Amino acid sequence: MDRSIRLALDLDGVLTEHPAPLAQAANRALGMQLPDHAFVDSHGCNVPEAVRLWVYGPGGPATLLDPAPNAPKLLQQLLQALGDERLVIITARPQGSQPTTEEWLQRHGFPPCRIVFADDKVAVARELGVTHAIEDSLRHATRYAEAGITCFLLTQDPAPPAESPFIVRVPDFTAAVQAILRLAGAPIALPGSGDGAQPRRRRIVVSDVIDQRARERLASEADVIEVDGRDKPALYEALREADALIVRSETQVTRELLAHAPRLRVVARAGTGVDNIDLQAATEAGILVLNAPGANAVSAGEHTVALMLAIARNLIDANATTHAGRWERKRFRPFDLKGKTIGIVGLGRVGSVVAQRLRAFECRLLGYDPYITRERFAQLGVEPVDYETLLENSDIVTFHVPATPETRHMLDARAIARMKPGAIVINCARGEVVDVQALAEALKSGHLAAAGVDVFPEEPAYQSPLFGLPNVVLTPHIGGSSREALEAVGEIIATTTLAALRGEIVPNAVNLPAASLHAPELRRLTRVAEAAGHLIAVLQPARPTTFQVTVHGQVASDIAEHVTAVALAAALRRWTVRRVTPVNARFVAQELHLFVDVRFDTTASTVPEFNFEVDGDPPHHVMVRWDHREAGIMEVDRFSLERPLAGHMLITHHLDRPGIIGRIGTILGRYEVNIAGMQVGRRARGGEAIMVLNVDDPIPEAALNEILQIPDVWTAYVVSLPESGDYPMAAGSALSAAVAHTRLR
Ligand SMILES: NC(=O)C1=CN([C@@H]2O[C@H](COP(=O)(O)OP(=O)(O)OC[C@H]3O[C@@H](n4cnc5c(N)ncnc54)[C@H](O)[C@@H]3O)[C@@H](O)[C@H]2O)C=CC1
Ligand SMILES: O=C(O)C(=O)COP(=O)(O)O
Repeated sequence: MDRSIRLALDLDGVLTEHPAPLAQAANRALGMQLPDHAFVDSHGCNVPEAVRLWVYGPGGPATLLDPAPNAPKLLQQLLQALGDERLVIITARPQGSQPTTEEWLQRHGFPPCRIVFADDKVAVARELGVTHAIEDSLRHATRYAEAGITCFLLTQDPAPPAESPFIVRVPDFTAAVQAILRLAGAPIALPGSGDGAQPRRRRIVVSDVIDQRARERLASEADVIEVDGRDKPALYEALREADALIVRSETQVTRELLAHAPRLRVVARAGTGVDNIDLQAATEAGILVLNAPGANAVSAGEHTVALMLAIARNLIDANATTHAGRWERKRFRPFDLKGKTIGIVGLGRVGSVVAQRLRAFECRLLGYDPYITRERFAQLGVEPVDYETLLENSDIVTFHVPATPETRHMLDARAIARMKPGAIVINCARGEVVDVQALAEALKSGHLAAAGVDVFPEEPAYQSPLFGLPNVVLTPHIGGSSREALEAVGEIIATTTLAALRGEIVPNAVNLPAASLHAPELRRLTRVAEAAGHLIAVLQPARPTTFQVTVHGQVASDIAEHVTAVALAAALRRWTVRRVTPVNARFVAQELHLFVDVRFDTTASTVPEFNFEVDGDPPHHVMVRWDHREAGIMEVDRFSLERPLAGHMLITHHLDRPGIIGRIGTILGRYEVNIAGMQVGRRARGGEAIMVLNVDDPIPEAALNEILQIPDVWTAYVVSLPESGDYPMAAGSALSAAVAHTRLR
């Protein structure tokens, strides 16, 4: 347990309910006009001293405040985890309010706890060696942060850009206590969470319409909450407790939205384009973004061809006039697609579907896509050309590129001017790709004959320069909405969202490298990498300056990146209070000036190994060996192990001399800790040795302290890693055989 945390707790708004009733009482009784937040920081809000004395004095409204939910129990847990000498309430209430304050705490069942009255909280905190604080006032939180004290700020407000990394915003006191307990390595069983045995059901917010079967599948494992993504207040409210958010193109997943979703782990785009998601913000927050590329490509491709045919065959007008009883057979002059030159911009999934279908129409196909191979053009029967040639030679130009800064207004007035007179434009990609104003003008002037448009720069589009033009066929972004597409997209998104929430590796992540390894095998490897990252941070509790990974043997770079991200995230979870996942591990490391150094030693012809090393005094090292199927931690601090590390363990570094192991065994026996297995390693007789004891029962703090008192025991660590049974590392596996010769000398 990490006992280096010293915690300062604010009183009002942290241990008490929000202090709005104080301002309201002062307004009523004293005819003042204080805002509700005046007593979040009464001194900082310049509340007159006399009013403060009345509010906090005998019989004053502060005596009537309720405690924050579960606050007495939460304080009790903090005291248990940290010890009473490491916890202090620092309040800016006037010193004179001490008797009423202490009486209030006692009356509400708070355990006894030291309390200091001071407005200059930081000065007191510094004197007491405080490392962490919990506050509801931004002024105090900022001052703590300036003093290098990590402050949990209770607030629902999103963080402004570039806020100090020492301020950690959390929604309530429970969340702050949870974070402190996690940091302290204490068991977390918060009041109100039952006996802790029942895992909380996941909450998935669905903010755009998705396939009914996908919804049912999600509901089988999670609580599904449907909200309209355009109703911001309702969406933000639903997101407060959400683990995953599923969107289509309508919900804008902004940085602001993510700041309202403190638990969010997955944003899944039930479709292809992720331009409505702030990928940078999601990545920084450690949120995995998923999509379902290709699942609606046939739908969008067929819709594209439908728009072309609707224009070529005058379908829209011919249908309307015929319904109206006007027989205008002579008015319409449809044309055939056969023999026309069609320019396809972007030959990815949708562009390819379009090309394949148009070949059946016997069109000449030109294509512009600088990112795909000549072979792919040849396979699709499309002539590769540059963009200008495509514009100048095509009768119809159709866009199938993603919305990026590079593709924005790819079709602008200049590009349109290069097009053949009487040409046609189709846009089923993204509204931003085409300058609609320029397109509308070219249609009006007659330079372009017609356009088919499914997507708009602003959606929903209630107005557009294209509306009302006779030679334009418009649809409301339904290109990807076929029944089949929604079903296929829904299936992928429901399955992979649930899998990602279970911690499994999924193939359709947008902000993690695509893995060249089959998911179950990658999962096995990354579980061990996660254990290695955790172990190295147990060995080295203070954050190091370098995290080095050396990869020996033949390992694909994406696999090395996955392993690094997972191990680094596990270590950072102990080195920082920030929320860290493999998605943001490198970003967080960079922010904390932790240098992540990944090296490859491909010359080694051994079974691949991942060596994790951190600087410190002494530096620490953990090695994972992987035979492309099974993986295990096989070295700690350069001592080889016979068996992979797993389970509850005591690891000691000590001087190899008679009696030490016996004394450790005796102490554990006295505390009724059963030893299930032991591995000892040493380099030379009488030198440094390492011992790994697997135990059946948790090792009490007192036992660990006694062990550390044994002369020549230098360090002792208690760590729990996934049980060996959790790794598919059955005895006699390829790995066990491969490592058998690496026994300790
Ligand atoms: N209307 C609708 O309902 C639907 C629209 N879409 C949109 O269609 C577009 C294409 O989707 P997919 O084919 O699935 O994506 P994709 O990623 O498979 O293909 C996009 C292609 O565009 C190419 N590209 C990128 N930048 C380019 C540039 N500057 N110039 C030329 N080519 C470039 C890429 O190399 C790639 O081959 C996306 O914007 C997507 O959001 C997709 C599905 C449904
Ligand atoms: O998948 C895409 O990129 C699409 O444009 C389809 O969007 P939608 O899911 O229909 O809002």
